[in-house]
Amino acid sequence: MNSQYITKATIDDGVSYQINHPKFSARITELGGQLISFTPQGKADVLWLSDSCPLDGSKPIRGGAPICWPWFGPASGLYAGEPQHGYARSVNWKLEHFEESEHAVELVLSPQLPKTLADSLGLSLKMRYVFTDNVEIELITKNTSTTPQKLSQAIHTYFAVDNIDDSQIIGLDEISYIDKLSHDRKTKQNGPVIINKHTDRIYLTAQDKVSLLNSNRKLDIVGEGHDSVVIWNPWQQNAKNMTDFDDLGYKKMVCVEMANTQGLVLEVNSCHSLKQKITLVSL
Ligand SMILES: O=P(O)(O)OC[C@H]1O[C@@H](O)[C@H](O)[C@@H](O)[C@@H]1O
Repeated sequence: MNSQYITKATIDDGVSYQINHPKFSARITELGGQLISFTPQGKADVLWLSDSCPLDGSKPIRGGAPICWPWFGPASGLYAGEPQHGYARSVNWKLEHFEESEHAVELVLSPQLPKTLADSLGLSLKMRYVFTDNVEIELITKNTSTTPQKLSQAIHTYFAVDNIDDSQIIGLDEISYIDKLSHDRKTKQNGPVIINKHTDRIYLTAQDKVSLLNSNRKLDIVGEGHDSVVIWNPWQQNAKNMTDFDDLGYKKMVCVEMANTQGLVLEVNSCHSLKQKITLVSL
């Protein structure tokens, strides 16, 4: 392709866009249009990727920033029985457009959903990545049908940490969350979020910024257009039970997801933008 920084290549049996830029390097897979690596120049990768997960398209990629769309969690209603977290992470995405300069690289991709499926959903989706020494991921959904459409979604980012025992998430103090592991009981957060067991929580907030601190770095995670922040770590036994999750991977990651889980409705012809911006702030 005619780019100074982007190359398209087959790596590990899957097609990826590799971006090598003076300010960062990044990799986006065709499967899921998924960012699986983002490394600001001279720093360690901000994202976690399971070594046990194939990248050949046989299953969604476990790591990086998968997209849950047009629903988050198990499918229900008309779509009962369809894949958990929707279709976006299981189809190939097409690179529609890119722009690049010595300061930044921007890419726009769209999922290649079968036409009958896209028509029945009544929604279209585009993703925009803007990279500099930070990365902004934007999901833009449009209602292409003639009736209002309900939607849920998440940017399901797996963040790398040196050691989960030394990590904490700040910015969610006093916020109510649904504990999915406790019959959806509503609880209020008290202080920073510490992960020391299986954790699966939906914080009911449009709070714009949370930070992930671990031994040697701080990441600011800024959202826009969300109504929830989801925190997930499968912990030891569940990691073992998942064939695509490294047994000890739970010590090296935590998912912090900007999401809409509370019944977002898109009016006819209108668009919704969900963003997650990730900035590495070294301590
Ligand atoms: O295994 P999956 O489908 O990628 O989902 C992983 C997790 O994703 C989280 O966002 C959900 O809250 C969890 O309930 C779920 O287990």
